Amino acid sequence: MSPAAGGSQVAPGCGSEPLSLQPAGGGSPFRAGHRHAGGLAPSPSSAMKDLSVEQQLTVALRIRPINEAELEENAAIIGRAGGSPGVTLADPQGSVDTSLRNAALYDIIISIFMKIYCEEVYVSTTKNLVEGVISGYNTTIFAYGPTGAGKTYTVLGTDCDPGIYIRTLNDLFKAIEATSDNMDYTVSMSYLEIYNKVIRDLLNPSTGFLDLREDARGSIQIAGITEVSTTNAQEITPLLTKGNKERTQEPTAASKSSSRSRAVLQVTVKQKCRAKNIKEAVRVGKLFTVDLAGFERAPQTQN
Ligand SMILES: Nc1ncnc2c1ncn2[C@@H]1O[C@H](COP(=O)(O)OP(=O)(O)OP(=O)(O)O)[C@@H](O)[C@H]1O
Repeated sequence: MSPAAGGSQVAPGCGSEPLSLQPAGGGSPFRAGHRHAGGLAPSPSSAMKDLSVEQQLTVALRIRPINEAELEENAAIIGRAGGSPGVTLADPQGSVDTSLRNAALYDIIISIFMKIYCEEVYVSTTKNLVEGVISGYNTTIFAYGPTGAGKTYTVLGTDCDPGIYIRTLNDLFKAIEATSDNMDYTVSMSYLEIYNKVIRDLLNPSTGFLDLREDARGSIQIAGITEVSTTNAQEITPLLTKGNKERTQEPTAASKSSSRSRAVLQVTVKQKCRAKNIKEAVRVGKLFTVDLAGFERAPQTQN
């Protein structure tokens, strides 16, 4: 079976016939969800009104193209499109063996076999969450899948085709600009990794391991984490690329440069209405994007 790619939440998979983008009401992996951050109740935006209880968690599957090494090993793509939308994993030899078949359902399937740009992944899974964040909702997007599936590729992207991190920040700043006549915003971000139960600051790794502390209001804070205030996504790009290189990597039998940590980008948006007669608290929305460590069977990675 060839591995596949990660996203919001993007999960592993593979297939043998082109699957088109299929929104639907299904079941499992690329997860994205909203939760109100507490405090002042946000006024539901049009995006949020559409967010029914069932849609609070969306699972999408992104399948990356087969790579050269896999081709050399005569790896076969065994995932096939099937139903609702779903993916069926078939016997690569084509023989009928029902014990090798396994079907999974997803909310969205992002295909595959042809080049699919991160933009398409972003638009179909994450773009509609941005409005909620500036209305005071918390949102989490996480990428999971086996090593080499394309989790980091999906969140970080490339210079020519930025991933979810940068595209989300771009849209966040556009949405802020559109309402900045009435509102004051501050946006800050931190980027950390969790590896072997310890936290490291990817924007300033020299600070060593960071502690979790509870503040006076009972919220859990990471003591000493770097918080960068920002006004545009462009200045963040080099920080994320540099921070990503600081991640703990370990060669495994499955990948020479496997990320063994979870990387978490946290973007905090504080919003305050300028109108003098409105006695409002500050609204705070947080966006977490999590690039999980590769999960795979231990015999495959041999570590
Ligand atoms: N959709 C894609 N199109 C083209 N290349 C891809 C795609 N997804 C991943 N790749 C390539 O596959 C390789 C592995 O991708 P990536 O590092 O993102 O995997 P990963 O799931 O984060 O792995 P790990 O868990 O080991 O860190 C990289 O060389 C990446 O450029």
